[in-house]
Amino acid sequence: MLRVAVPNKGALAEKAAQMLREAGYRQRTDAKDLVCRDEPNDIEFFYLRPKDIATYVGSGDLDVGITGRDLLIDSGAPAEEVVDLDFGRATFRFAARPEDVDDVRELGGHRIATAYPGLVERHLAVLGVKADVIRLDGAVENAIRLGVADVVADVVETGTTLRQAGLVVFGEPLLRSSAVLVRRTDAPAHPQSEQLLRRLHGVLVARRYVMLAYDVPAGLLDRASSLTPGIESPTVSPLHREGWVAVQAMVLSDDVHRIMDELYDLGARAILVTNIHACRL
Ligand SMILES: Nc1ncnc2c1ncn2[C@@H]1O[C@H](COP(=O)(O)OP(=O)(O)OP(=O)(O)O)[C@@H](O)[C@H]1O
Ligand SMILES: O=P(O)(O)OC[C@H]1O[C@H](OP(=O)(O)OP(=O)(O)O)[C@H](O)[C@@H]1O
Ligand SMILES: [Mg+2]
Repeated sequence: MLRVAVPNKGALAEKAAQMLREAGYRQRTDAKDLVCRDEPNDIEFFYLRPKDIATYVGSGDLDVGITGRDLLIDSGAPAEEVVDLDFGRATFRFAARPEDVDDVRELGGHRIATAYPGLVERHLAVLGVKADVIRLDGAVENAIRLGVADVVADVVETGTTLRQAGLVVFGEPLLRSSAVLVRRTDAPAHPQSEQLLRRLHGVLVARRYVMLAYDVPAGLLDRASSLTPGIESPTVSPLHREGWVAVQAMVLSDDVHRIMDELYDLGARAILVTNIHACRL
């Protein structure tokens, strides 16, 4: 039975569970449950603090897990990213009162408060900066107000928390993070883990693509196909109406309106878009 770590609360929890549900797995119905077995799929989910997930996976106690890229790097655990799950996007940044510090070259000798000391210390080593890293559990923005630190290094999504604390980011982001599936480095192949990966990939594709169908005069098929090449190639079927064909192809949902306009201008008609519920490519 595959053992999978899932965030039990916080920014990643609900979206991780939703993605697993879309991939056809059973998920807990009570937020207080810490384990959920899905017998038909031979898989068991353990709900854990996102910060601990890379540690459980790195030690081999759990086979795979969903956590943030920033938390994976912070842990230093022997685990690796398998796939970017395309949610929980955030940057990890330095911030301070602009009159105190506004450049990474000024970091040396300052006190940096963070809940991600592993990530920050590794980054400072790369920059060749010696600073005092102060380990806190959360609400690190308050450390400056309370005189405990001069700089914070923290997750920034909308920037609202920093703005409300009168802090301003500086330098390039240390990292661009998002939710990722992780497994132990050099983990042996496991059939259920390959299945999980294929299903999650199917969800990612189903979320990014739509199915486009249209009718077009056969003489315009080559030009229409170049607008909708699909993944392998578009499906083309004869129409009862002489000289016309029906075409079906997957297109990126971000592009679909531009493509529909171009197909219409070319002479295609009955252009229909449908959502993809699930897929295996
Ligand atoms: N707006 C956000 N705030 C915090 N974390 C976010 C946000 N958006 C995405 N994330 C990601 O979520 C993960 C952190 O999750 P979470 O906030 O649940 O953990 P935590 O801060 O360690 O836990 P807690 O705040 O409950 O003590 C990180 O990977 C982070 O990059
Ligand atoms: O840029 P924003 O959209 O404001 O989001 C980022 C903030 O949210 C997180 O805090 P969280 O709510 O997880 O509390 P914590 O500091 O206790 O972890 C993070 O640590 C930042 O403080
Ligand atoms: Mg948090």
